[in-house]
Amino acid sequence: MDYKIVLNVLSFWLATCLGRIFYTGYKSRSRVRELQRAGIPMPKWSWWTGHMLAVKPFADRNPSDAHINALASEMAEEFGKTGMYLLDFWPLAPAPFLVVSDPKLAAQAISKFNLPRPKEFEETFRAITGGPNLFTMMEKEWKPWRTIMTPGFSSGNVITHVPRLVDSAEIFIDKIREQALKGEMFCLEEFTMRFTLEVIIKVTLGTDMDYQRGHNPLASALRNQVKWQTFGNDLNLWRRWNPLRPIVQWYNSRIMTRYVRGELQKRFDEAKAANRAATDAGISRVKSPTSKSVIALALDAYTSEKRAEKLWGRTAIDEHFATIASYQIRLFLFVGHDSTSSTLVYTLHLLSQHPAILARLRAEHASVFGPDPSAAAAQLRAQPSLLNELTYSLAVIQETLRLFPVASCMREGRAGAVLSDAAGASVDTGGLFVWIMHMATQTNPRVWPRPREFLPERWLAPPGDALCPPPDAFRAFEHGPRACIGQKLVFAEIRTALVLVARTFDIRPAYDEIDWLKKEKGWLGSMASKKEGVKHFRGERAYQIGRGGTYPSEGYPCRVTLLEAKERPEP
Ligand code: HEM
Repeated sequence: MDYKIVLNVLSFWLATCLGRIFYTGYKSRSRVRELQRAGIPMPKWSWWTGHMLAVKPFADRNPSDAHINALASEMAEEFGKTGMYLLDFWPLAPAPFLVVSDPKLAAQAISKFNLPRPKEFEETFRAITGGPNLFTMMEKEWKPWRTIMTPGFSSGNVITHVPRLVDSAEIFIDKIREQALKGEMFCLEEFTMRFTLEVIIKVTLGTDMDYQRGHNPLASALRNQVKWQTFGNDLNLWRRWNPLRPIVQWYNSRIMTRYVRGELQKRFDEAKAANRAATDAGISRVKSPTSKSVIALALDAYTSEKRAEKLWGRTAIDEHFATIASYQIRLFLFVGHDSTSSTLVYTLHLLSQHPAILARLRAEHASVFGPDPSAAAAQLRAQPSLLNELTYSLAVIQETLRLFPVASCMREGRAGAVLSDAAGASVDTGGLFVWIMHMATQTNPRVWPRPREFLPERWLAPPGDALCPPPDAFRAFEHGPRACIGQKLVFAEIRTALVLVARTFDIRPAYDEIDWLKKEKGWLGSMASKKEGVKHFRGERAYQIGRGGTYPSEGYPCRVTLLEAKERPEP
């Protein structure tokens, strides 16, 4: 009897689940059918497989490990002529994607309708951040936290960090010099990752963990966590549902929480001591003393909002603040290192491929810091605002981010939020994800002159000049209230690194060598030769890979030589 009841309950549960799956599938596919009938561009579509098979020809003629953004951008060239096209990957994705490659449509989604990020991001980011954070919070919860965190990333505060950035950049060039002296091929990405992670830990937590020179548990746990992460776009189902993931990620998360909470408590104690000293001296000062770390400034903002007297009476930091702040810090450590690392690698790569641009960049450095590159670090420490004089270097970084954007932007559509393209077609975004494809938008031939060329001078062209970037077309940091909070830091950090690196080394990619080695040695050889011919994306061997963020293929194998003094440009 009991057995029958259990069986009935189970059957009912199974039928309900299946019914739900079929219903959502039917709803999703009906919506695509409706849009197809309305003439919205899309690849060949089927009721049963959606667009899953339509991706295959693009996957076949591009590297198998190319980032999905690269494939979607290639498809945009063929299907997105009006600035948008549709992709349906149900059941791998819960709703169809409206892929956008036109700046005007992107501006409608972001600036006009301010569409929210998908709710699904909360789940995706939880293992890395621990809980709700600036990236995943919805408007009401997000606003006060963005206000609290903004001062730490302002231009004024970023410039105060420049001496610390120089310290880290000096270690970075020492590490590269060691490689240059060994004369061996090495992967640059490991070095840029360590550099940018050390920097973001300093800027966010106000502590130097010396990660470029040794092991650090917080940094290692974070990097391991990212390695194990699935970002919902894994076609490999074993990766997607790996049963070991929860255990590994739980362990890493514990380590990160312990470290971040410990640092938070230290900053609280410092601020409290400063407050006590100020009160004893009869000064009404509650702000933290000298530290300008993101978290110290956030504590300042929070305590002044919450009537500080109450908080300073406590021995431990306010639990609610500490919990959410630790999620925010973990987010900053994550998004603040790999994106900057990737951009630094691509900046150095593009310079290596364009000797005239490299020469002009070196000449700019020589004119601002004088002929001796080894003197630049001290000058920058003493006068951080010199960075602002490096306008050509900034243009080089912007142009790199145009060609190799590290992200794309996903938004949840809303009924009534209608995007209209230049050809007069309109799509109500309700029930769709709007996927603004940065690579496609930033190399859209209908918008950009000479779209695939590396031309930093376009960033110095005055309005009205044919080369001047069109409005809304550069979206590397996105626009609107949810735009990247860290962009000032990115520009300061990469310019600092360039000042120290560009006149010290010549860096050349070594993909030929690594491909040859793979072919010649071991079983990898047969795989490598099978893939021959699809090791380039848009003619580039250093194409972007990855599942969440974008990374240079193979970690960017390279060789570095030290520049002789006589080869350096005169100021
Ligand atoms: C080259 C480096 C970087 C690039 C290209 C980049 C790009 C972006 C983009 C495109 C977004 C918006 C995504 C969307 O709307 O869906 C974003 C958001 C964000 N970025 Fe960055 N980012 C970079 C570095 C950083 C750094 C160094 C930080 C510092 C911690 C940072 C923190 C954030 C945060 C917190 C958000 C969410 C903002 C909000 O919703 O309030 N990013 N970033």
